[in-house]
Amino acid sequence: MFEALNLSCVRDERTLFSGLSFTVLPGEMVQIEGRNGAGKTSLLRILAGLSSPDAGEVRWQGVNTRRQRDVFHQELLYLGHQPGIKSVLTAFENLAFYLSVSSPSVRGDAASEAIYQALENVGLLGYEDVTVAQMSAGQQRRVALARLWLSNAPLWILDEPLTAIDKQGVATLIALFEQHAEQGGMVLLTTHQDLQGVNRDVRKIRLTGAALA
Ligand SMILES: Nc1ncnc2c1ncn2[C@@H]1O[C@H](COP(=O)(O)OP(=O)(O)OP(=O)(O)O)[C@@H](O)[C@H]1O
Repeated sequence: MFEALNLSCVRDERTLFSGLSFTVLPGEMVQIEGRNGAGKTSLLRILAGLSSPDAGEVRWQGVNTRRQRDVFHQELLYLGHQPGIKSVLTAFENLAFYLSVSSPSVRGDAASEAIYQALENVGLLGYEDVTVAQMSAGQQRRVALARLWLSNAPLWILDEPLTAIDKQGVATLIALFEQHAEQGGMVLLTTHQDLQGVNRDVRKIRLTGAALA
């Protein structure tokens, strides 16, 4: 179980949200909504432990995430606005690095196979040896997204994962989110797009620029 308890966030003397509480259970998909500047990215960064709230706390399995950073980060996959991949490495090397940290027991041929499959899923087969610096913005985003297929983290926090992704790619990703939730995972995401074709309930939490909506 993932919990936000009484979270407040103030930026430039403006309260983005206060008293924000919610719980995410295994199998749930939650969409954070709000206009540009409402505080969605700020909220996701707080939830992922990348910044601190002005009040309140975030709990993973009942324990404040600040008190169990290593455990929490092992259970979390966070994808932010920036691809969060190393531009001097190739697509393959980036994913191999991610896999070695997230699933150290997957090695050798099994690891290579999983990485090629992930690259295929994001339409980047044939680009495995291209350094990320040489890729387009959309391709870089796809390398970052390929980590979703390699992840065994139950909690996914995804900031605008569908941005710069074409229609077919969006459908593939939505199917993956659903599959993750179906298998007991949790997906918390922001997107300005409609989550079309989703066959399960998506709970919406709206940031209105004031208190909890
Ligand atoms: N580190 C920071 N220092 C000061 N102000 C910040 C900081 N981070 C965000 N802000 C401000 O907080 C507000 C909310 O930003 P945030 O990126 O969380 O919004 P958002 O809902 O994700 O917007 P968008 O839909 O445009 O991505 C903005 O006015 C932004 O300028």
